[in-house]
This record gives sequence, structure tokens and C-alpha cells, in this order.
Amino acid sequence: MSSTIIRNASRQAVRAAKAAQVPTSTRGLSMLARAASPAVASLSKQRNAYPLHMQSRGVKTMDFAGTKEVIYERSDWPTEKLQEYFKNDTLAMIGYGSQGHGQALNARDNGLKVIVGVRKDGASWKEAIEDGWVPGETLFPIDEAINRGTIIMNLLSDAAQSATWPEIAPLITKGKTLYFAHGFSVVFKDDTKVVPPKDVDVILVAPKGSGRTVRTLFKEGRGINSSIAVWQDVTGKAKEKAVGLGVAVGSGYLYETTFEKEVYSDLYGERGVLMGGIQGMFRAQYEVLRKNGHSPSEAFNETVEEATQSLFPLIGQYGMDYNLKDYMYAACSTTARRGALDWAPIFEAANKPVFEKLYESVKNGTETRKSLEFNGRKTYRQDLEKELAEINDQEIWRAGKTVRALRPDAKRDE
Ligand SMILES: NC(=O)C1=CN([C@@H]2O[C@H](COP(=O)(O)OP(=O)(O)OC[C@H]3O[C@@H](n4cnc5c(N)ncnc54)[C@H](OP(=O)(O)O)[C@@H]3O)[C@@H](O)[C@H]2O)C=CC1
Ligand SMILES: CC[C@](O)(C(C)=O)C(=O)O
Ligand SMILES: [Mg+2]
Ligand SMILES: [Mg+2]
Repeated sequence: MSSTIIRNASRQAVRAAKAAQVPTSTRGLSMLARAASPAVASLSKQRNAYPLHMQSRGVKTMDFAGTKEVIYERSDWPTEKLQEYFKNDTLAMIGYGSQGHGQALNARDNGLKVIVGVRKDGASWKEAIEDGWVPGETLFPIDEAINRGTIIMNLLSDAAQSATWPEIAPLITKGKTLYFAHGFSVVFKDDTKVVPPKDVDVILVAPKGSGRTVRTLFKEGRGINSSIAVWQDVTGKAKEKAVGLGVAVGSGYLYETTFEKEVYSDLYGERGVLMGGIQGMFRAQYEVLRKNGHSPSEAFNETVEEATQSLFPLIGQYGMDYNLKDYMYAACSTTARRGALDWAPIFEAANKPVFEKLYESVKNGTETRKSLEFNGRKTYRQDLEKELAEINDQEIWRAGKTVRALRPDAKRDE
């Protein structure tokens, strides 16, 4: 059974490598094979089952649809090397939201010295204690954590990074490293006023997934993909540190970018297909079905449930590769294929102007200013919760709750 899975994944990886014009003997196969089959990834972890040619061997240049890019892999940074490299460092995780939590716990589990810094009266302080951080030992108020740290990981909310900068900036003294998970604060410095001191390395590791996923993938022995970038390299080691820290916080592989490219693409993606776009598209389709007399369950199933349970995972595993039997199009009927091929360009044309507008709004700082204003309010948590509760209360998501409860594997605590 396992050898069949590996053989199939290997074939898929070879095909994918050919499509990407990468020689099949290169080290990219491990990543391609893992993308092709999570089953193989888990088998590999359990039994070290990868054939040699599929094992990952670190930094490499790969061909992404005709463009060569450098990527870094966890295999270049085994735990012993991480621990040795950062043996004189204290990672001060400032902020304990979704990312702070995931990255701090992963780095701690990788054997690095990590402390957490958050405000004492906030929700994060309590959450950190629940996760085993000890006040006075590994959990401190923000200023004290920065004083104790050598690598200052500023993972406060983007708005809080701006609001707290006047107090934080003087504490970022020569010899420390300033680390972000987003390009927001320094790229939009005219709005945020975050200008790092000239004598410290400034780096970024931006996981391309939620902090919760950063943690769960790490615990499963897998790894998120992250972007890395350098804003300021004083020591000549900034990039190396970024890669090492990227691995320490749970990345499986890392792509090199710039602070600007990271923040533009990130703000754009989350407002677009990843969150805002998909939410809007789901709702529009659902509402039209309902207006035409379809029941809530039918409208939900045909819009969200089938997408998340069946078709999107196929895209995740195989993309749209027509060579593979299980890719999304091949797995659907010829009737569906015909209709989808006809309608895809119509949706593309309708959406393109919206995406153009969105990109412009990101690049000219409008999105940043809105975020700073809203998330900078004292009442930001309550204000957000109120709006999110309104979404929860929309019929589509109430119907979804019942649909999910019917899944045979459903957790019954919703
Ligand atoms: N969420 C994600 O998965 C991703 C996030 N990022 C980036 O990582 C960084 C952190 O994001 P995320 O983890 O989502 O955290 P949030 O944006 O949810 O921020 C939460 C943290 O900010 C603190 N905070 C908020 N306001 C203040 C304030 N005025 N003073 C002091 N502390 C404050 C909160 O503390 P308290 O509990 O005390 O309010 C909490 O610890 C951001 O740069 C974000 O863009 C990057 C990739 C993905
Ligand atoms: C998609 C949202 C995100 O950009 C992320 C999880 O990557 C974020 O800012 O949370
Ligand atoms: Mg993101
Ligand atoms: Mg983001």
C-alpha cells in the first residue's frame, strides 16, 4: 500500500517537474511530491519512507512557470543547527495573537529561548498563561520583554505596532534584531511612523497562512510556506537570520521577497480571493439560489459545502493539471466542465476591474489607513466582534452550521 502511494506520488512529482521544466533529478521533487500527496508526507514522517531522490536538500533555484526563484527549505536547518545558531539569543515575542501564539510555541518547541511580551491587562496575557508562559520567567510586560530579548519579534496587531512605536523604538538598541511578520509597518511608514533605528537588522518572516495553521502544521510534522525579506542588513547576516528564524517558527519552506511585495500581495490577497472575495462570491451565489426558491440547505451545499469538502481540496492537491486523473476538472462531469469553461472568462472579466481597484487601494495606502484607524480604536475588539457576529447571523452561515453538524465526522460542540 505505502509503496503504491509513493510510486504514484513520485510519478505525479515527475510529471509536475516536467511541466515546470525542472529536471526530475533535482531536489524540488520532495516538495512537489509532498504537494502531490499529503499521504506521502505523513508516511515519510512515520517511516522515513521517501526514496533518496525525493528527499529535500535545502536552498535551491526552482522554475515557477518559466520564472526562476530561490527557495529555502527546513532541511538546511536541522534542530541542532537552529539551537547552535541562536544559542546566545532570546527571542522576545511581542504580541500573542494568532501568529504570536503559533510562532512562539513552535520556536519554543524547537528548543530556542523564547519569552513573550504583552500588556498585562489584555486578553493575550491570560492566553499566554494558559499556554504555559510563566509571568516573571517567560512572560513579561512589553518593555521588559524587549529589554531582555535580542531578537524582537513585533507581532502586535499592525495598528498597535504603530500606536506603541514611540515607546518601543528607544528600546530597540544596537545589536538587537527587529523582526516582523508583515511589511505593513515599515513600508507604510508615512502613515505608521514606524522607522527602525539605523543600526539594527530588520527582517520579515511572513507565514502564508493563519497562525493557527502555523501551529497545527508544525505539530503534524509538516510546515507552512513563508515569505522572507530583509529591510535593513547591518550585520551582513540578516537574510541568514531570517531563514533560520523562519524555520524556527515552523516554516517548511520559504520564498524570498521584499517588504513591499509582501505587504502589497498580502493585503490584496486577504481582501480578495482568500477572504473578502470568497465571502462576497459565496453570498451572491447563495442569495440568488434562495431568491429562486431553493432551500437553505440546497443553496449552502451547492455553494460552500461542496466547494470546501470536495472541489477546493482537489485544487489544493492537483491544481488544474489536466494530466492528472483527480484534478478538479477531470473529476467533474463533462456537463460541468463545458459550463465552467464557458463561465470562467465571464467571471474573470467581471472581477478583474474589482481586483485592479483593490490593488490600487492597497498600493496607495488607503487600506493601511483604514486599518490603522479602525484597529487603533480602544474598542477595536468589540467593534470587530460586532461586525463578525452580523456575518454569523446571515442565513447562509446559520444554514451552514446545521449542514456541518450532519457530517458523520462532525464535532458535536458547535
Ligand atoms: N493572523 C495571522 O495569521 C497573520 C498575521 N500576520 C501579521 O502578524 C502580526 C500579528 O498579527 P496577529 O497575530 O493576527 O495579531 P492581531 O492583529 O490579532 O493582534 C493581536 C495582538 O496585538 C495586541 N495589541 C492590540 N492592540 C494593542 C495595543 N494598543 N497595545 C498593546 N498590544 C496590543 C493584542 O494584545 P491584547 O490581547 O492585550 O489586546 C494581541 O497580543 C501582524 O503584523 C499581522 O499582519 C502575518 C501573517 C498571518
Ligand atoms: C489571509 C489573512 C492573513 O493575511 C493571513 C492568515 O495570511 C492575515 O493577515 O491574517
Ligand atoms: Mg497573509
Ligand atoms: Mg495579512
